[in-house]
Amino acid sequence: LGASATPALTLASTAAPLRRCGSPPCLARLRRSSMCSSSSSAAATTAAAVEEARRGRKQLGMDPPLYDYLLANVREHPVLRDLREETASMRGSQMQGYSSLAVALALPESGRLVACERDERCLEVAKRYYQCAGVAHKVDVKHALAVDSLRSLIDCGEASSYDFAFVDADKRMYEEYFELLLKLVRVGGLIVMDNVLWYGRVADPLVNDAKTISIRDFNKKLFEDKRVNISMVPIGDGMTICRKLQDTCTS
Ligand SMILES: C[S@@+](CC[C@H](N)C(=O)[O-])C[C@H]1O[C@@H](n2cnc3c(N)ncnc32)[C@H](O)[C@@H]1O
Repeated sequence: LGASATPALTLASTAAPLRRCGSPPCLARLRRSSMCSSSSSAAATTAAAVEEARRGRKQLGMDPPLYDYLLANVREHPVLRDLREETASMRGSQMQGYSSLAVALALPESGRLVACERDERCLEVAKRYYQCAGVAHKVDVKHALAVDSLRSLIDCGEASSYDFAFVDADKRMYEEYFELLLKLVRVGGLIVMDNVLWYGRVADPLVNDAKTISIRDFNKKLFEDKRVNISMVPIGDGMTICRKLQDTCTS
């Protein structure tokens, strides 16, 4: 949903266990008229652009009727909807988007989210929407290469202090992200890796570019990794959910 307008890698921690906020206070303030969209971008969100983005849903394995059904049957926060509609006309909007805002909205007030992104333009949009949704105080934005941000969190003594991580960044770095995240996430916490089926390329022996090989190798190693339980969600481009089973900092 939406464009790559929110960060690539998100790490969430909560003082209490992760739970859904009953009724975000911003809901009452928000109107359908899109307070967050700049006037020029609001104008750019034409029906044609939305239709274009809808056609892009095929990359997620969804034809337009199924995508419409999905939109009609999910409870989508109005700010998430605004973000999706604003970014529908942007380059890259066929990618599933807006993940860090969705996590920030789901966190309780005591929760904290670390959002890692290298692209300033994506961050500009993301930060505007964190503000609009009233969740900016929960989000610690790291504008850098994700691997450097993760290493610095470990160096700052934050090992085993996160409940959840979602990875949707450079595919060639998946193994490295995963090892760093295993240190940062507590035992019982979740690490979710996106795009693990890579549009089917992982299963095509004729495709051997660097990204495909990296994801293939990552999937193979994960299959044998006893430090986590794994479940593959084969929807769209595939997503693997890993639950950390043991402390990795001492082993
Ligand atoms: C597929 S998009 C992420 C979309 C995101 N999950 C969302 O919901 O909006 C990939 C993003 O990863 C960022 N990215 C790629 N490699 C990165 C890296 N090494 N460090 C930080 N960000 C990176 C890109 O700038 C891009 O915004």
